[in-house]
Amino acid sequence: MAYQTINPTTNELIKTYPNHTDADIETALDVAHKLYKSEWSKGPIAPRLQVLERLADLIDARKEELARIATVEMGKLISDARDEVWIIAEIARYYARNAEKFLAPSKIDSPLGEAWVEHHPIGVLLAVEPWNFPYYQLMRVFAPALAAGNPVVAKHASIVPHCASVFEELVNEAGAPKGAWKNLFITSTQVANIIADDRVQGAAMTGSEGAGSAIAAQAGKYLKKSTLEMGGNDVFVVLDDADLDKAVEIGVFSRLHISGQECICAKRFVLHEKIADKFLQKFTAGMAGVKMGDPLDENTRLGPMSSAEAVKGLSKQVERALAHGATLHLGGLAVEGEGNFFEPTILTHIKRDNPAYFEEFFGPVAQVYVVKNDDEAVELANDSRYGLAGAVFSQNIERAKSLASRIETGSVWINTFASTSPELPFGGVKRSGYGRELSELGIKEFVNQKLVLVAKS
Ligand SMILES: NC(=O)C1=CN([C@@H]2O[C@H](COP(=O)(O)OP(=O)(O)OC[C@H]3O[C@@H](n4cnc5c(N)ncnc54)[C@H](OP(=O)(O)O)[C@@H]3O)[C@@H](O)[C@H]2O)C=CC1
Ligand SMILES: CCCCCC(=O)O
Repeated sequence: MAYQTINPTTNELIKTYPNHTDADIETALDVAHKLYKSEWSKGPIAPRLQVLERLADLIDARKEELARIATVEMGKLISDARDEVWIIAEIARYYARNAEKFLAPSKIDSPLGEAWVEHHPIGVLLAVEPWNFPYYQLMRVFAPALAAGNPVVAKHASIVPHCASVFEELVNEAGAPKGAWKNLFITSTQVANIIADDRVQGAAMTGSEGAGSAIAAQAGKYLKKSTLEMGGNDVFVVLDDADLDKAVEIGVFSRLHISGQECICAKRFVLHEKIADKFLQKFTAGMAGVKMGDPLDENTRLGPMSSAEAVKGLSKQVERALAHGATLHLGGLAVEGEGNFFEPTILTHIKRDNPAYFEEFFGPVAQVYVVKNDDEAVELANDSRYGLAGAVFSQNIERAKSLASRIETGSVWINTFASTSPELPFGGVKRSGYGRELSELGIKEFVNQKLVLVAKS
């Protein structure tokens, strides 16, 4: 797999990056493992947290440059790219200011004696990350790992090598020692070999089910801890007492965020029958009215998809859905000409025997379903092999909370779109993966939570 920067707005090949060799990998693992064995990893946390503070400041200082690199490399709106640069600095600061508290020994009342749990690093981790949030996906692994003392070797997606390179540059400039974070332009086979290496103790992966399954299988074979964040087919439930205009505005934003290439964006719109027609009318107007174009233009609201392959895959998915009886309510086609653009699309009347019913559309394609009541909404939400996130709109908060508790996902957001913040755990269930990133939960995924007990004398 070649590591290349291809501008998805123009399809221009900007740069090809050389792959790393097996010898490069050996060096990276040797340096990282020696760092893990050093005082840096096992000693006081303060020096590691100072690196995170400096990293956040460096990111702030280069915000516009970093945002532009992401937009040119994977096509997200420049405003979304700025948001991403902002949040990775916030993640770094969050762990810089909270990790010591999270990792402090926690006492346990025991009749056997004085007991407590200590939190120790476990060793070198592997991160395998996707292109849709090219900095955020890296920082979500790096910040807690650095705070805990776990060095990381990282394989980023092959279409965002510039983002991968500049992230490593920032980490080094922030004063992280060699081995704390090493980006590797490598193949899937080399990833498998790294997981098998005795110096590697865990793997964090975000991406597709296929890749996640391969990585989890290899990690399982070698008894390494892993966390997976994979696809989602999140519901956007609009109940009959929802604020419709608010739900429409947020629904259009969520479905089209990152050109629909976000695992937690709204994908299955589940509408109470009493408001379905009215919502669909407004939603259709909203989707049809967005300005599609150059993601560097501040007025653009829908940019290109990440690659020509992604557009081809989405086109085939829509064709298959229609061939199995879905109704094309809006859009449905790739935009002819330069760049990887796909029309805002709405599919309705998707029956359960249509493959689309169970599929995630990783692009600007909304599926619309109509239900009679709350129970049907929950039943449809849970009739999925995924379980990442979801949203519920109702002006009766107790009613919305009841649905939220019954929906089988890693998170449910009431009267807003699913998103992320450093203090909130991120992850899912079923085929959306396992484990949590961010928050106090995230930093404890790859630490040895060690019990120490002093027997009563
Ligand atoms: N949860 C999330 O945030 C995301 C989920 N996805 C899901 O993935 C689907 C496809 O997106 P895509 O980018 O192709 O996702 P992939 O899973 O193919 O890519 C994610 C990362 O995994 C790597 N990878 C792929 N296959 C393997 C393998 N067998 N062993 C080791 N590493 C591997 C990729 O490398 P390389 O780039 O070199 O192939 C990339 O670094 C989307 O439709 C969506 O469902 C995608 C992006 C984000
Ligand atoms: C908002 C951040 C989301 C990152 C993972 C995803 O695509 O859902």
